Amino acid sequence: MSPRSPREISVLVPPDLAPLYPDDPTRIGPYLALGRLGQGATGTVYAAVDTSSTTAGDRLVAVKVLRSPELESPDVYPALAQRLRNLSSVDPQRVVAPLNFDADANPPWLAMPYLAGQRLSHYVTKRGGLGTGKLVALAIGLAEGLSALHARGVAHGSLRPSEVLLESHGPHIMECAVAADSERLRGSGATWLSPERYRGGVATPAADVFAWGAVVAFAGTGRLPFGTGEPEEISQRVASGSFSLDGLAKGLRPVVGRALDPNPDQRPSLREVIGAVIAVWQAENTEQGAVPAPGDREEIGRILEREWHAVEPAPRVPEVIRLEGRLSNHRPSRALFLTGVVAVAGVLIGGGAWGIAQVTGGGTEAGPVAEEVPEEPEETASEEEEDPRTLVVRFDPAEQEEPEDGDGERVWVYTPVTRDGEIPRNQGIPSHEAWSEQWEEAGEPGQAVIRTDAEVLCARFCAAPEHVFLDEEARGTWELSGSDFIDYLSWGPVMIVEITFAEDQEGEGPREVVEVVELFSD
Ligand SMILES: Nc1ncnc2c1ncn2[C@@H]1O[C@H](COP(=O)(O)OP(=O)(O)OP(=O)(O)O)[C@@H](O)[C@H]1O
Repeated sequence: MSPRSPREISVLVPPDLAPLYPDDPTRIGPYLALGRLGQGATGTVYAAVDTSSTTAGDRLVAVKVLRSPELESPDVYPALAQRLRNLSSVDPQRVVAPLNFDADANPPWLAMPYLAGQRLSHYVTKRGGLGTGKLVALAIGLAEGLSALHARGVAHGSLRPSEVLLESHGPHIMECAVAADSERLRGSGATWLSPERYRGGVATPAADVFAWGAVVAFAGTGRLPFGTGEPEEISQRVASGSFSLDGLAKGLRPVVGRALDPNPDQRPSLREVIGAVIAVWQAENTEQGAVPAPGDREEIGRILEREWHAVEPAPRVPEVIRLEGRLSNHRPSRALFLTGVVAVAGVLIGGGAWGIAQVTGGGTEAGPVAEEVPEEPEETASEEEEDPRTLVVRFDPAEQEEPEDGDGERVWVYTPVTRDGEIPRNQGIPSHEAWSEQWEEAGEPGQAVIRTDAEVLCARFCAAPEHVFLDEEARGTWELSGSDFIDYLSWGPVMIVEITFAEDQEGEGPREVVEVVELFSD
């Protein structure tokens, strides 16, 4: 039943993912770069695929290739490696911690979870200061994140509103792999730099507390606490403690004011900050005679749960990536990538066709690991015949057999398909015809049972939840259950989906499907 077609996997990508530049790496360590998420002062961040992940939703990672003035001297590399090691062990609840890194690669890189949030800087600039509840949640979330960093011996050193990502479950502090040199931050970042940092001091927990105060003041008022002007003027106001907290929620003013003290010794510890913010919230929210507050951690969780009204994550759309050659589900991806057996074909859905095309075109590789890895051995017949765990298939309601009466599980007929040709690179969302014409059969029909609790990611065919507006330009991806999908299979349109079979199936009978990702519907 296994088709001898190229291995294809799907990955959910942001619809507006920017293409790779011609000189960009196409492989970064074990990851396959798809497009650019952006460029910062310490490197370029790429959207990349972790092919070892078995769920489409988790396959997308953000990989940052580090390039910054701080890394010009070879002497700094041991410290970079140590910092990355420390960061990797930070509690990732509120901090974007590396999943993987290679500090010895040239250039070094780190991979992190892809986060589809909004930057605090954008959010406040567009919508003004946050309301008190959300501001308290932000203040406590950031303090918790900094605390997690400090617990692992890492001072962030460059916290500012653009380093804070608002996600559906709370704020996240962006990665800080390179300990920023204060000289680099002075220009645009004077507001967030404590006086001692501005004078050239190293990153410290007390300087992070200062930055916390400045970020919370900005988030609460929509204004810069030390006013506007040239960096030099701002830094003078910082050094003399001339800030304005007008408009900030009254309860927060004392702790934010103390955090902005020019003297690091006078600033509160994060523990005090957390205690003070919890007290502000409790004063507003705890009824007379209520049970005393539980420990900080639980209370922080409660505040975020109550006050953090989800910042809607940006939608993502599925793309299919074709990997020539066999790719197993454990992690041989490093060898696979480095021996050049990977070729990536076009994109089906969303505006990222050029990203994949760049990958296919071959680019440079970040990291010197290629030579170290031996050629992948030729596939043996038995390996090739092994059933893949994921398949791209077509479900056609017209081909389904009527269910027999009785309680047996319904069996669904599918046909493995592969793409024939590439979508025209029109830099936009491809037309319906362009999608529909590209599929051809790639194997014998098969039968599967779809588990009612299967995870189903839909982009188009399923009815949108009420808050999701769907049209050709604004596609969304959301989750349904296997039961909902089964319902669509009975009467819906022809669908092309990636299915993932169960690993833990017991007994005989058709294979069970545990994940479905929609790629196309007619
Ligand atoms: N984990 C991630 N998930 C999704 N997008 C990310 C992730 N990390 C960074 N990005 C995106 O990549 C871009 C560059 O990020 P980066 O953190 O390098 O920028 P920066 O904060 O301006 O610079 P730096 O931290 O180097 O001073 C940003 O637009 C950001 O949205």
